[in-house]
Amino acid sequence: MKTTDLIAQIKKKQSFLIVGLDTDLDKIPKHLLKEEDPIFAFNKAIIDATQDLCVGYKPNTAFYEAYGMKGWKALEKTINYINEKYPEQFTIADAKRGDIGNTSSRYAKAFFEDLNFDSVTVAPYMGKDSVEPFLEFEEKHTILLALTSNKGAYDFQTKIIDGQEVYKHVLQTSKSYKGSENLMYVVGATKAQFLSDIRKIIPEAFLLVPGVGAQGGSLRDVCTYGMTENIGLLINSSRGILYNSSGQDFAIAARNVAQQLQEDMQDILVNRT
Ligand SMILES: O=c1ccn([C@@H]2O[C@H](COP(=O)(O)O)[C@@H](O)[C@H]2O)c(=O)[nH]1
Repeated sequence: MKTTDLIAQIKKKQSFLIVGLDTDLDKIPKHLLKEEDPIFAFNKAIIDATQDLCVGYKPNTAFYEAYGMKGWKALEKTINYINEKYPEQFTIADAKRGDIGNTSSRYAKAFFEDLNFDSVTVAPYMGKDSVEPFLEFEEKHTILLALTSNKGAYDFQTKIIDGQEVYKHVLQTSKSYKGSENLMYVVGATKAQFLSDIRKIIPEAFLLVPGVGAQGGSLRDVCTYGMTENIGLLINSSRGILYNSSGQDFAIAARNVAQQLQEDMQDILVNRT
């Protein structure tokens, strides 16, 4: 997907919400467990109930890999369903990959060509040759972990090396990578206070922002410090949307939370200066 199409969708829907499809068989309504593919049945209902309120979906591959072949099949059915029925949706494989170049090129092929995701999350730790194979794909986006939402982010990401925090090195150095126009970055909603500094280094790039909902990050703080002229933010919520009812009304309950987030986003967009 072209970034211009993503921006157009955000403006049309007045939403920059990404629904996280972290589908856990221990958490989905029990009546779905008798379906042939409970994970896909749950995802399909959530997608149909929220697609007009969000601009994308982010399955975290861990929730599929945990169930082996069945899980991988459910992931494939989910991405195919979105691409066929709602092709305007921006899709993110939250897989946090990255390896020596030869191996990264296989990861890129798996997510961009075989599964046909629009984007994949990548860990920057192994450097340039581990990231550039992902950046070769046209109209595909590589979402580099910059400053993550968890407490462990302070173990390494904020440590100062050569006078600058490690996450700033990630932002600065990655701008010189071949194909860097295809980069986006992960910044956790719980790290909103860092966003002004982040925008000094990457004023325009889109940020994937997880951590609103179950992790307690503030949508308004993220928007105050991280929003750009073209919005530049994709706010993800997974558990906060998915698991609000264990009854037959689970998809309606998910829609209600997604709708509240969309209305908050619309309010922010309408009132921004
Ligand atoms: O810094 C990061 C990077 C990725 N994630 C992922 O996003 C979702 C968040 O789920 P919630 O249920 O809304 O907390 C999940 O897939 C994480 O693995 C993140 O939280 N922080």
